[in-house]
Amino acid sequence: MTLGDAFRYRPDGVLFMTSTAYNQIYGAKKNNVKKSKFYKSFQRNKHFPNVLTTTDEAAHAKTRKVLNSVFSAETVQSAEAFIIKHVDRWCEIVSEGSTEWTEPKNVSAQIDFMTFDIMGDLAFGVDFGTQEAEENPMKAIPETIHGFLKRLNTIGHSPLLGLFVWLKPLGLDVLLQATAPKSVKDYYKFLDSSVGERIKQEDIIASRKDGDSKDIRRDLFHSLYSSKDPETGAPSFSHAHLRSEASVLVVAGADTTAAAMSAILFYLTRNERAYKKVEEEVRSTFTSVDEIRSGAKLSSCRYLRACINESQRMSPSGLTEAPREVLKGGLEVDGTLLPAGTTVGCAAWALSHSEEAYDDPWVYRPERWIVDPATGVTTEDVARAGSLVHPFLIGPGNCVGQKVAMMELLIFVGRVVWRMDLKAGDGKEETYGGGQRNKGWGERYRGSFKVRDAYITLKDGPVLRVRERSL
Ligand code: HEM
Repeated sequence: MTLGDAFRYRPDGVLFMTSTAYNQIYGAKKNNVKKSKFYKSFQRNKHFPNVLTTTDEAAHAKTRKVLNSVFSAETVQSAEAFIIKHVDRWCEIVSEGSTEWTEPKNVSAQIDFMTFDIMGDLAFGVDFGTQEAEENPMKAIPETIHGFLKRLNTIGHSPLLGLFVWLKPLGLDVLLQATAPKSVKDYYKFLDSSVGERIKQEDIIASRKDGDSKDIRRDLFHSLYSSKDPETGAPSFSHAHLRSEASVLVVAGADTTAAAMSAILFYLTRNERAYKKVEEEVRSTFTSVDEIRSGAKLSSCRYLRACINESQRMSPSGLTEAPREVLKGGLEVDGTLLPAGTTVGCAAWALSHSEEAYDDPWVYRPERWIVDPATGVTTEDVARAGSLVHPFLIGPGNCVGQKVAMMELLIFVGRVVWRMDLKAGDGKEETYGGGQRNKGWGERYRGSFKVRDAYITLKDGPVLRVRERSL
């Protein structure tokens, strides 16, 4: 360990490196913390609150309750058809429909397009169509979101954060909106018109006297629109709030999942033994690609799940320290009482590379997630490994979309491995996206997929050669 179990990362903030601290900060419902003002920097303006950016605990709890019910088993299941549509399209585009090996290609941007298109379908009922080759202004959006969040993340970690957040409602928001790059303005315009259109359709269907609603898309947007306050029976969200919640789902759901998918493909194509095992598991479990959908068979693929866990351990897609602010009365973390106002958090990447918990943290070894007398991995080993890896966070602010995310990851890896053969590009391309010897600590290991924190997770690669499987 380089910096010890607790590290002061800003004058008023401490990061912790233990599983007890993790539970004390995020775990309990009443843990005397709230989201820090870092989150406020992401809010478009005061008229667009949403579950991710609000720092008001009561407002968060209220919205979160609604979102928990929006992400019901039924809604999650309704996401499947959209996920399959975009994953299959990704396979066709990347393999070029050929059983010959393609030239090496960096699949990173195409993965970004796919997850963005999935979220467009789920959150707005619109296929953004960014996977397709044609010119499309929406194609600039994933990159625009990355640039935008990179800037906000820097402000969020700077001494100017307090001033920035204070100035936002006093005119800074208006200025930021007016001086935003054209692509950001286009994106907002697009969001506003898509949501407006969708609200209109929902309003028409809701006002039908015969109650006929069979032509409605039963997706996340529909669930958000239809949710009602249990006490008053009124809609849970105003139109502005609806727009804000739908758009945060796109930001929260697209890049995280894309980073996870890129990481898995990197690790599988650089670790032949793991790749052969997962390929054997998927190809022997299913008799056709159409069977690869959520359900008992996919859940039975435990090596596939272990591959996902292991790549989330090595290259987490939730890299943020998820800063929380200690409330009046203080918070005891690992035996130290922290005063009100202290910013606290846990750094995901450092936790999952702990040499105390993982003897070989730089080695991609999915077996560490499976209890098996043959490999000597015990229940205690798996529990210890899991105690420091929480890709979706824990507690009241954890990821509300995690079931959708896991469905996306399982279907994506399952279908890709079933339909295609993959290998790393040759020479320099073999390690593209990985660490480099001449870099600093933590970035040197070539077998590790490099991820960067910009609140969302940034990545580049991997470079792959692919071909359609010959059946
Ligand atoms: C592999 C994919 C994903 C990972 C690793 C992930 C991880 C996370 C993490 C770590 C948080 C907490 C962030 C914080 O407090 O700062 C979070 C929150 C959130 N996630 Fe995800 N996420 C993923 C996919 C998704 C998807 C697909 C959706 C939507 C369909 C989604 C929606 C959200 C929302 C709305 C929140 C805010 C929850 C709250 O504040 O109560 N995420 N996610």
